Amino acid sequence: MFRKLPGDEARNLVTTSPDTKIVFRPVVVNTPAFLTIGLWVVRLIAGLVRLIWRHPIAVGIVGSLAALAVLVDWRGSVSLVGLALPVLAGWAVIHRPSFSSWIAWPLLASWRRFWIYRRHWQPVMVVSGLGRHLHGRDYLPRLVNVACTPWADLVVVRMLKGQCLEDWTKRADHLAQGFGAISARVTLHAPGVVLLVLPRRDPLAEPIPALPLPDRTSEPPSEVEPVEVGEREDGLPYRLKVHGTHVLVAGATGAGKGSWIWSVIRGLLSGMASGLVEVWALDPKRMELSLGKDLFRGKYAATPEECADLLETAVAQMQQRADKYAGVRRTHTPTVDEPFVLVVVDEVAFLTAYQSDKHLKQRITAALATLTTQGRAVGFGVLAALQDPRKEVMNIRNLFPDKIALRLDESEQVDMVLGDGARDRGALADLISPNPTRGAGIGYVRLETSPDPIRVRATYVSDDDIRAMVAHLPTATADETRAA
Ligand SMILES: Nc1ncnc2c1ncn2[C@@H]1O[C@H](COP(=O)(O)OP(=O)(O)OP(=O)(O)O)[C@@H](O)[C@H]1O
Repeated sequence: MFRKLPGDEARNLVTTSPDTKIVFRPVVVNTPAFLTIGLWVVRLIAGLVRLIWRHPIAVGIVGSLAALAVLVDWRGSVSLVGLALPVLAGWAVIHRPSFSSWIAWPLLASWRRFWIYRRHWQPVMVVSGLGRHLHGRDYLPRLVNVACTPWADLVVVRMLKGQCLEDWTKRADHLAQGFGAISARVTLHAPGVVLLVLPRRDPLAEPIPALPLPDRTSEPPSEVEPVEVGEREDGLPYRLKVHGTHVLVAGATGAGKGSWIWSVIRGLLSGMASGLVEVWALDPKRMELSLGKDLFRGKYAATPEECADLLETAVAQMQQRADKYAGVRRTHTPTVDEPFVLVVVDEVAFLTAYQSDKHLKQRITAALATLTTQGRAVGFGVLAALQDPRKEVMNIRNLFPDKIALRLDESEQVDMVLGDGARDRGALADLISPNPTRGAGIGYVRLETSPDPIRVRATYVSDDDIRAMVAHLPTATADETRAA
C-alpha cells in the first residue's frame, strides 16, 4: 500500500511526520462528487448571506434592478441606472463630503480590497513572514475590513493566534512595498486585531501657510489651550499642548525646527497679548528668534552667559511659585499675575554639549533639568530644539514628556528622539524628504499620553509673518491697557 521513496522525490510527497527521513505516499481516497458539490453549495449560500449582511443596501439595489430586468423588462433597469447616474453626479457636485463618505470611499474601498489586498494577501503575508505555509496549508492573518479615507487605506486585520503587535510593526516596510503604498503604519485596533494605515499619497507634500493672526476684536482667551501649529495627515488641524508639559523638537539642519517654534509662538500670541502667557527666548545661534525679539519683552538671551542668567531667573521664579503653591494646590491656572511661562531654547546643544566653559555648561544644564523636572505643575514649560539627539549631546532628553522628530539623518535616531519602538510603529523620520518644499516642517509627534506617533506638518511662518506678529503684539497690549 505504501511505497518508500528516496531523496529528492520526498518534497513532492505528503507525510504525517515531517521530520522523518522516510516519506510515504498515502492512499488516495476519492471523495464522492455529491459531497464536493454539496460543500460548494453550502459555501455559496454562506457567502451570499455574508454579502447581504455586510452590504445590505448595495445588494438590495443590485438585486432589485436584476429582479426588474428579469421579471418585468430589462429596459426599465437600464433607464433607472441612466437616471441614477446624473443624480449621483449632482450629489457629488452639490455636497462632496457626504457623497464621498457614502458612495466614493466605500466604492474605492471595495475595489481596493478586491484588487490590491485580496489579490496580494497570500504572497505578501507568506513572503513577509506574517503567514505560515505548514504541511501544505496556508495559515494567514484574516483581512477583516478595508476602508478608504481621502489619503490612505485603513486595513483591519485579525492576527494569527500567537502573533503580537511587534511581529507586525517590524514588517511595516514589507507591507508597504507588498501593497504598493508609500509607507505603512501599524497600531493595535483591539486585542488580536491590528490596524494598518497605508497612505496612497502624501497629504502633507505642500507647505502650509501661517495661520491668520488672532482677531483683536474677539474675547481674549481665559485659558492656555493647546495651540494649533499645523495639519495632520487626515487634513485636521493639529493642536499641540504646551501648558503642563515640555516639548523637544529634534531634526537635522534644515528640517524646519524653526517653523515649529514659530508656529507655537504664533498660536500663543493672543495669550501673550492678554498677559496670560510669556515667552522667554534663548537664541544661542542668534538667527532663529532674533527677528521677533520684541515679542519677548526683554526676556531674550543670546550669549551663553545671558542664557544661563535667564534660565536661572526662570528657575528662581518657578521655585517661588512652587513655594507658594506647596500644600495649597497642585496645578497651575494661568492668570495675568501668574502667567504661563514658555522658555523657548533654539539649538539647546550649543548651551550644553558644545559649550566650552564648563561652569556655564553646568549652570545651564542644572537650570534646564530643574525646569523640566519641576516646572510643568507650576506653569513653566520648555520648548527646546535640537539637531543631534544622541545622549552624549542631550542627556536630559528623557525629561521632555512630548517629543517631535523632524527629518533625521539616521534611522537609529528616531527611537533616540521618540523612544523605543517609535520607528517600528511608523515614525519614518529618516525618510522625510530633504527637499524643503516637500519635507521641511514635517515631523512625527509622540506624546507621553499616546505611544503611536502622529505625522504632522507645521505651518511655515515666514520672516514677514514674524514681523506682522511683532507689529500685532504691542497694539494688542495697548488695547488691553486702554480697556483696563
Ligand atoms: N513648515 C515648513 N514648510 C515649508 N518649508 C519650510 C517649513 N519650515 C522650514 N521650511 C523651509 O526650510 C528651510 C529650513 O528651515 P529652518 O531654518 O526652520 O530649519 P532648521 O531645522 O531650523 O535648520 P537649522 O537647524 O539649520 O537652523 C527654510 O528656509 C524654509 O525655506
